Amino acid sequence: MANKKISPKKNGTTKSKKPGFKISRQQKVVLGSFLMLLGIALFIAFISFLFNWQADQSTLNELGNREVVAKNWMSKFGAAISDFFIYKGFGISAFIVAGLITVSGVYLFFGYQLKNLFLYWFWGVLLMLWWAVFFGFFAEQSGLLGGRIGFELNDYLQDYIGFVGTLLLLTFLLITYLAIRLKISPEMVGQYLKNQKKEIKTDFDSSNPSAKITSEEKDWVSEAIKEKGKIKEEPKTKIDFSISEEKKKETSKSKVASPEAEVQMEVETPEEEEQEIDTLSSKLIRDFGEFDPTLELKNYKWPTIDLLKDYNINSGGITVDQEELEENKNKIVETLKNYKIEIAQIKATVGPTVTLYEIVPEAGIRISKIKNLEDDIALSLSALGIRIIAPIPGKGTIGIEVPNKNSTIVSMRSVIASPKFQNAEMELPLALGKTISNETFVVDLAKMPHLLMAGATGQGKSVGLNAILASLLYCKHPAEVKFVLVDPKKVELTLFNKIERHYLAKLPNTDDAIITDNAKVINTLNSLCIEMDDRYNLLKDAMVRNIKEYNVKFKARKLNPENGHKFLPYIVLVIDEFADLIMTAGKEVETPIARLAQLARAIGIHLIIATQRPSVNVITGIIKANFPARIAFRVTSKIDSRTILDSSGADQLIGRGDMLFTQGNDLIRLQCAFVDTPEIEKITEFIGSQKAYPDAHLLPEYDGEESGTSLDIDVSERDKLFREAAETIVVAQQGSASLLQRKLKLGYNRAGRIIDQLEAAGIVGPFEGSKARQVLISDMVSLDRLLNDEINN
Ligand SMILES: Nc1ncnc2c1ncn2[C@@H]1O[C@H](COP(=O)(O)OP(=O)(O)OP(=O)(O)O)[C@@H](O)[C@H]1O
Repeated sequence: MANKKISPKKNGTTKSKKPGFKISRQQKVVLGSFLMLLGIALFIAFISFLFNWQADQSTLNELGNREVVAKNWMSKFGAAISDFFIYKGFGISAFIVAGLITVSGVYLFFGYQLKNLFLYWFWGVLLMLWWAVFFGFFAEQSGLLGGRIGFELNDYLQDYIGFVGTLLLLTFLLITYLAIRLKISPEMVGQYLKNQKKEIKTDFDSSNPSAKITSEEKDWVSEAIKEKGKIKEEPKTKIDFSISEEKKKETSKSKVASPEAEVQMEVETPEEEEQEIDTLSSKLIRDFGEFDPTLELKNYKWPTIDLLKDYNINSGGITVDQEELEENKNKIVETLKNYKIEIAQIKATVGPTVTLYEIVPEAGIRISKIKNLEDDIALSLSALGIRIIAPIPGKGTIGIEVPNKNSTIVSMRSVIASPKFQNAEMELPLALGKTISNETFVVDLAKMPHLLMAGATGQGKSVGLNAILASLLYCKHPAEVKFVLVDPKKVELTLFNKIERHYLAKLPNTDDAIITDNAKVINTLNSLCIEMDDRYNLLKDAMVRNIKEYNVKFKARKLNPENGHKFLPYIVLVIDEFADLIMTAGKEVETPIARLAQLARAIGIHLIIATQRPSVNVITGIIKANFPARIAFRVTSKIDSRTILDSSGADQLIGRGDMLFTQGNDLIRLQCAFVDTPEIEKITEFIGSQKAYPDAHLLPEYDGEESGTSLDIDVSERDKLFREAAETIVVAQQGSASLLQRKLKLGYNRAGRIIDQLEAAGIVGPFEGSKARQVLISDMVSLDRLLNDEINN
């Protein structure tokens, strides 16, 4: 059952592959063969019906009786279907139906263009009706020839246009068919009759040489005889229309012999070239079907829903405590009354963690007055996390959110299984959790297009990230999405290592796909920038505006892989602990992130950034401007809330997955879906145990500037601050990059580079893991000597 719920999602992924009704090549083969065989069965049944129809009449009433045997070669099925089509239908012209079904089968089976098939059906049905009426007209008595339809139609026509009218109508329809369908013109008929007449004559003449012939007829005679190679042609004044062999090459030639010069001239009138309506792409599609990016892992199985735990199995969903509701209501009404605010109406909506009390104040009450009472209401309800929304956007009411005494966990299972997620027609659907009215909340990451998450420690960020990743794992094939995971904490995302060869992307020549070292993040970000530029070039080449259109075009085989085109998976970059990254690498990460955030939306690279510390030096203006979609878990101060959401509110949340989501306009309070580590482990194990790609998805190579860790760094290439750095290190007797960063106000990368140069110069020792490097020069005098010696050399 649970599995079944998931399967529509797989279709959901194809749903986005619309437009239009399309059947695959394999389906065409199956349907085609079925129709061919059905056509043949009908032929057999119809032929046999012609001989056995009288004998089988009685069996028709007893189709259910197994004792009764039909004589038709296709037994009772044959007798019944033939009776339906021939006797009750169109008479013997019903054979056309069998023919049309067989032809349809052939078209589908061999993958011919279906356009012609529609013509066959159109003209076939018309012809069938014509024959039915024709037989109804001329052989009214025989039900077998015209069928009941033929008889009735003929009867009807005769009642309205009479005997002659029907005859004329039949003639007209026949002419129409011949002229339009068979393209027969009166000239062609005339010419044909003429030729026939002459042929007869020639035969007659050659068998009777004494017969008198006219000069014109002579020509035809000699022509005919010449063709038989019996006599040599006499030169004559004539125009010789000989149909040459080249006719086979679609070229008609005529030889003109001029009377005087007797030089033969060949006039060549090339026929219209056949139009190649079949483009290369449609040919490829006909032969191989649409490109299927999932083909390499075609047996890939999506994780099943039972890998996720149902947390509410005992409680059976949200439980409403009537007493609690009543109590809260009374307290709100009383508190407001104390401030002389009368309430006209109050309504409660119970959510998983919070209940929303919507109040309609009496006329004339100022909204700001209620807003200012936030703390007083919180005090009287003796509850944390009260939030007042005044007014609720789109409604003429004021909302007071009060946390429930017993909150309900929103399980990942319930949101994944919800129809909203299963039927979501989105590129990258994320099932974030449930709203205050207990509705599953699903958003499209592709539309966001980047997401910023912040919240104090322990408030549910990591769970939120896992929920996001799980949503994508539940709906996207490994060919469709790739993750780049940055996890400086080294523990949060390690579980995803198991799906490295399915879903992760990494730099070439690196061991781990999950990046835990901040220095490597810079390379990865720059590599993503290269990927972005490459993708833009591909899009430009394909003349499309975004990745969706590009992939549609690629699947339709309109882009040649030999020109570098390939199916482009979405890339989702997830950075946990962004604050840590900014602190250590500064501008060097901010610039590529800002670049990606500004430009990457169209080419399918989406960023999800999570941070504990939402201070302004972490979430800088440039980053904020490019991340309109934000999630705030509980933060400790109003200022932090403002930094993330540009408004307060996040400080009043109650934690444990209680969050506010904004996409630029309204704030939506959600309870984040809860997915525990063992569940993630099960999902990744389920995926990881299946057949995978040979390697993780490889990002373009990026030659980072700090890749020069080799020790033979040229003296002339030393950093400008090299000497100053050396002095700082020697004075402090501490060989660490972070010291240089602090003292000389450098970025992580530059400080690292200088340390490498210091190592090359023999000032500090080699890298020793987490410990600071050893300083090999003990004082400034020795340092001066060393550096001066270098210059003199
Ligand atoms: N959506 C949720 N529903 C219920 N409980 C939750 C939810 N999210 C988090 N919790 C609870 O809060 C705890 C801490 O969550 P989580 O590890 O995600 O915090 P965090 O913000 O990532 O903390 P840190 O920044 O220190 O890593 C979880 O172990 C869990 O018990």
